[in-house]
Amino acid sequence: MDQFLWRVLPLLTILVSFGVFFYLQDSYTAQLFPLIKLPRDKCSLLPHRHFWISSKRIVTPQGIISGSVEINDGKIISVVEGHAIQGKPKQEEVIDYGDAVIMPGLIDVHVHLNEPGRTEWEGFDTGTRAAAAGGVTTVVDMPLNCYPTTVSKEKLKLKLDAAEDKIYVDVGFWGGLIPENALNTSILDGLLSAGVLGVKSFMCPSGIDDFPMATIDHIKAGLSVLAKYRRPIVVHAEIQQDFENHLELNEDNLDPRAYLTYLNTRPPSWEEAAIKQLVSVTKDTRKGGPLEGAHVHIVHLSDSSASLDLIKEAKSHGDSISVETCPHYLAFTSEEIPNGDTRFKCSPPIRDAYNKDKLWEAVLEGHIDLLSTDHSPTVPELKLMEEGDFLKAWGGISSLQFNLPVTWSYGKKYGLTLEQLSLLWSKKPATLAGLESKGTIAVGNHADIVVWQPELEFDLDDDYPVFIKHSELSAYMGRRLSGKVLETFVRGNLVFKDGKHAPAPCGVQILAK
Ligand SMILES: NC(=O)NC(NC(N)=O)C(=O)[O-]
Ligand SMILES: [Zn+2]
Ligand SMILES: [Zn+2]
Repeated sequence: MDQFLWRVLPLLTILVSFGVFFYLQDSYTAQLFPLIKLPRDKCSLLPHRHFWISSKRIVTPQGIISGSVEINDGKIISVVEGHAIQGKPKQEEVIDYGDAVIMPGLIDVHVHLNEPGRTEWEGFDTGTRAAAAGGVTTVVDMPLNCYPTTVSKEKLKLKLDAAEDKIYVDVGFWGGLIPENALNTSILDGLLSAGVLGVKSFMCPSGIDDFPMATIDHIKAGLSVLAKYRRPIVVHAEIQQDFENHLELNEDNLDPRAYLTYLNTRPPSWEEAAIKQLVSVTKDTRKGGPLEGAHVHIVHLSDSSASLDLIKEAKSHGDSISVETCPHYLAFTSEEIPNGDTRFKCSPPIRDAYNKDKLWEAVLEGHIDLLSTDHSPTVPELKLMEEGDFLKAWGGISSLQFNLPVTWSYGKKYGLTLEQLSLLWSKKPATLAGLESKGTIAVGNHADIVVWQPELEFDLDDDYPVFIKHSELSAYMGRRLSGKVLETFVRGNLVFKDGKHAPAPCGVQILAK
């Protein structure tokens, strides 16, 4: 008997200490999140479903107010100006943010999450954590550079399966319009019926083998299907032109480490040529036209001259057309991109300072409808950071987490206001993607909210928590920015606070009906 006891005693000790450990753990987490045992409450860093947030600066469609927003079960149920708070909250149910800004969460309609197939470039987990940390409450995923690309309902299903239980913010999906499905309406119909929010096309090579470029005839064919669904096509508008017109061959522009060499390979005339073709079909989207109900959205406009003029003219005739640009075209200029720094390579390319000033003018005057990141990361090996070869490196900029501070830091010098910021990053993107319950702080809408401090400056250095996959590839690293995201709510769940995410990923997949 004695011998038996000596044998089981160590085992018993181990079992008991495990028990004590888990008991302590549980009571510790229970203190932080009293309701953590219910799965729903792992979604939020806050224990309440019904609560109030107040601040001196709440950005609403009616202007900036000092007051409070009441949130219940994921929705905004009242917005009240002044000190009085509707209802009878307990003290701990009211969060007073002082003069930090309460704004609608950002909606980023141009994000390459690359899963399945190229998760090592970026994936649902890392990408949506970065979004949450940046105050982005909804992203719309691009149909490439994942593998396979999202070009049929079967391939969309693979996407949805891959995203399951991994997303920290809400995610919608663009399908891909490629020659194969443009010419086979039933594939396109299947993809749209399965819930993509619209489709995306490239008018030049995309760099991805299973995402071939589309001609204007493919796009036209796609538009007649899209008109039925009243969903948009979003287009990478560049058409390859004859080089000889643009390249003056001399030693300077042949150096592949010089940014100018790359810039010269993709002149504004590429954008202009594509947009010229697009506006020749958007005239049919006017009221009463054969394509009424369809909409053309031009992604990541870089050329603020002739290309923009074409879009403005089409709009003035009532064409259903819109355009976005990205923070990197508004923050950087070709003159300042260092030799060999391929973090700045993207297409269309970042152009000169004059072009940037004109882009800002168009943004502030409302000719550019909205902003998006075009977050398109890859692995460091393909960015060829050591060789610094701009011609061979992967084109795409990683910056999803920094949309808000970057737009604000560079925009305030041009007079950008908080209301404009929220139109460009929330209201207009929601309209494009057909997200009716998102994009503004208004009664009945989803409580998708970012709380941030525009005046707070920070250094984007190695100490700063960055959640995009290969943070060293972000062109913004090393900069000092203004506008720190403090907290992010997705449908009333506090998904990010002080560098920490909610315990569980509770974003939902958004499918069009
Ligand atoms: N295959 C890509 O992700 N391309 C992207 N690349 C950029 N913008 O450089 C894009 O959106 O065109
Ligand atoms: Zn593109
Ligand atoms: Zn893109």
